[in-house]
Amino acid sequence: MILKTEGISKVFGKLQALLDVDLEVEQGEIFGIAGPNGAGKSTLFNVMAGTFPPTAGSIIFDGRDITALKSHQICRLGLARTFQVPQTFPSLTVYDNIRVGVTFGGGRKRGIRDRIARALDFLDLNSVRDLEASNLDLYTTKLVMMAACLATECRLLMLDEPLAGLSVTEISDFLRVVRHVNRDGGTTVLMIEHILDSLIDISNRILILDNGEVIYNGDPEGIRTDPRVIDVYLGDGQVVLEEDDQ
Ligand SMILES: Nc1ncnc2c1ncn2[C@@H]1O[C@H](COP(=O)(O)OP(=O)(O)OP(=O)(O)O)[C@@H](O)[C@H]1O
Repeated sequence: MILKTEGISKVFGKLQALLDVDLEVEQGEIFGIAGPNGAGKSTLFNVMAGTFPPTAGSIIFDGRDITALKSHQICRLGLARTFQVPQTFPSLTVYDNIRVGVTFGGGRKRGIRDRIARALDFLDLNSVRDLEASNLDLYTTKLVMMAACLATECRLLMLDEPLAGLSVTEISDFLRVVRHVNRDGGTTVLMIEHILDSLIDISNRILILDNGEVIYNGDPEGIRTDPRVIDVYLGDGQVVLEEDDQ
């Protein structure tokens, strides 16, 4: 097991954003997280990545308790994340954006040129290496964000709604890249995603949050028929699985 949370709760003022969340991510798998808006998915990511500490509970990464560590310390241990809205410095090149992304907040500088070169190669981004980020489309911007994570040599990659805003073709291309990172790169992937068909397709296991609580944790296909999941997503007997048709 590479990541484990035990009894994670997070309170913002009077709002219980997470309540007693347990999850276990196995080395080498793709683990999906879904749930309606406001369910607590990003909060869970933020807690696991050290953006802020949980109110209660603990997080174990690779056998080590990281609950009280800061995000740059966690990143150095091998856990990297992307954000829902990809953010680049528009006037910097792809290469420099990745370099800034890797070193921001105290990331390891040693061997950085080689690590960036390997990440660009691995994601087939050499042709855009010297382009300014302002010239990139959303799909390529998302790949660049992923390359910045891979250049940290992370062993766990956390993707926060990576398919948002992509066309159907781009979604299938992006999923192919995620599989490549997972299978060929040996990187464990934890992925929040609203597009359930895609998440079912790519994940080994899926956890569903609702109102900060785990309502499902297990086999991806099982979410199609699980009464609590159906209730949360639709309430009339089946889970609607929509593809983005942009
Ligand atoms: N820093 C914060 N301060 C106060 N409340 C917050 C903070 N971050 C999140 N929340 C609240 O916690 C709840 C869970 O939010 P969160 O962003 O984790 O949900 P989510 O499942 O990621 O939703 P979405 O799918 O819309 O991104 C929401 O009610 C949100 O308003």
